[in-house]
Amino acid sequence: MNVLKLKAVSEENPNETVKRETVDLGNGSDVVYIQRLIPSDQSWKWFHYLDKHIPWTRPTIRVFGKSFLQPRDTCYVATPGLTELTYSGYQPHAYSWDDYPPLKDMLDAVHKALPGSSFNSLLLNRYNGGNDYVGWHSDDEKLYGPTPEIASLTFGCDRDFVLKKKPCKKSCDGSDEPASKRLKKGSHDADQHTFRLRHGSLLVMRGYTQRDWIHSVPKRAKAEATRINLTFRRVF
Ligand SMILES: O=C(O)CCC(=O)C(=O)O
Ligand SMILES: [Fe+2]
Repeated sequence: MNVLKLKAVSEENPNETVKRETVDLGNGSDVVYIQRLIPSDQSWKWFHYLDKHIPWTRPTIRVFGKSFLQPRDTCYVATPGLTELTYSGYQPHAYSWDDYPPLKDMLDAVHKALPGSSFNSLLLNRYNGGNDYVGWHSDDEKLYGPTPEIASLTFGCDRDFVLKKKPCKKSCDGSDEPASKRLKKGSHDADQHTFRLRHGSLLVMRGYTQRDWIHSVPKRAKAEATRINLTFRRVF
């Protein structure tokens, strides 16, 4: 697949770096957002490849003891021999990177943007319009360790990605004020952040983001087009 485009940009403008924003969420959690990591034409090529070739499924999952059809399509890819992933009572089949070679080019592009990273698993999600969504959750499964770096690459329709601070039993800021008292004061703006995830963008959650925050991609009546999202993770 064509990753030459990425190279060409940096060769033409060796001093030009891709713009990245870091949002410090406090207490050792932060998020990095790179709005234009993958050029648009390359992103569309990858979008169409993924849409057509990935063996998408829509599994039944269990949430709070009830069975639901997951409100989006999914697929899982992992290096052989890793601990298996289970979420919401569902254990996806782990496909191999070799089954879908362009995934390795996407992985390379993400590794290049995040020096020192080494992802070995990938969860893919496809949202077929604004009724598809992912509800509030954190990716805090044990197999990712206490401070996972999770890199989220988006193709297709723009959607909002919302991060919200978990209510904590004891104050998260170290004071002894109980959560119930603090919640009565209303939540602060700093407790919620929305990122408009664009075609070709990369969002990275780091540090204690999974321990202290939840995230979602809410339903959006106006989002009609398909969105494909890839979250790269390292299983320890
Ligand atoms: O689609 C997204 O942007 C997020 C997906 C997600 O949170 C997940 O797969 O755990
Ligand atoms: Fe997630």
